[in-house]
Amino acid sequence: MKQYLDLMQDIIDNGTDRGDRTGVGTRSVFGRQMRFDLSEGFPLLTTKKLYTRAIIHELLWFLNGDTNIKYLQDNNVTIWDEWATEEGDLGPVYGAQWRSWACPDGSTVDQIAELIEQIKTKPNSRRHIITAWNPADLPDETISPQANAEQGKMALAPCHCLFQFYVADGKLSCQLYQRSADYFLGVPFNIASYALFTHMIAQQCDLEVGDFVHTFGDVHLYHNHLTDDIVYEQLKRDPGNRPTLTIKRKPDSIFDYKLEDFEIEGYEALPSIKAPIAV
Ligand SMILES: Nc1nc(=O)c2c([nH]1)NC[C@@H]1CN(c3ccc(C(=O)N[C@@H](CCC(=O)O)C(=O)O)cc3)CN21
Ligand SMILES: O=c1ccn([C@H]2C[C@H](O)[C@@H](COP(=O)(O)O)O2)c(=O)[nH]1
Repeated sequence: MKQYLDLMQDIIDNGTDRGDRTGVGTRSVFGRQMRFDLSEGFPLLTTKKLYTRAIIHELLWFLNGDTNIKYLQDNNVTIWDEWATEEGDLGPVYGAQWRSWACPDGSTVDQIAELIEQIKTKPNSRRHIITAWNPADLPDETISPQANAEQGKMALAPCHCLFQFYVADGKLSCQLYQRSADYFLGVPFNIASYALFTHMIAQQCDLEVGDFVHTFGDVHLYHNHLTDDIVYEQLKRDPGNRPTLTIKRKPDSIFDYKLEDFEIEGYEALPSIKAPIAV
């Protein structure tokens, strides 16, 4: 994952210091891209240990169409706690947009089910797209995430907001457009999550995995991560070998995967690095 460290250095060297919604402040650059050939191993950061259980549960939770953190909390995953209401609601975030995008006539679109069907029946299509960016449901930035959720809006605007699949030579590739990226905390999760999702869809469609292309809008390092024991500690570390992902059975559909179906082997990571999250 040398690419990950190279972009981190790029942000430090070429970024602009600016304010942001959270009040923490960031150094950021605009418009960057990384590419991971998924046949060369699973792109899990080795220069700090990642909590893969949280990444897998979060993806399964999105795929269930769930937008309440109860499922995550029941599985000891706390990454969405800061944004939820007391009842655990986040409003119509990813799960709702992916599985039940609301249409003007009152019906809903299951973008994931349609995607799988289209990849299977029309692999050459240039329309294999999922979008979470639904302007009707975006939050009002002047009120809190919880107040937005209570009013039926998203607690947080989607960061990984649009992705597209491409089939060629029996291989499935995925490109994500991430409009806003917390490079130290969020991005390692986002890379692993989309790589995992690409493996699952490839399995369901009887394809091999191709590339994961990660395209960024505003990619930033929060100022409180630019310290000797966080970002600069990570930059001192040497990347190790990529682990491998095995999916132990083929579930009946994209909606039937369980945590136990995934095995990550050969993950030898350096110790985790704790960092504060900007809310
Ligand atoms: N500022 C910010 N960055 C994000 O990455 C982010 C948000 N907000 N809001 C919504 C979600 C929540 N995500 C998160 C939230 C927390 C961690 C985090 O704290 N990760 C730690 C430990 C995780 C754990 O052990 O529970 C890490 O070291 O990776 C990661 C992603 C990604 N998103
Ligand atoms: O999957 C995610 C979700 C969120 N983020 C980061 C990107 C930003 O630092 C914040 C969101 O703040 P906005 O003001 O809405 O851009 O969360 C991420 O990196 N990955």
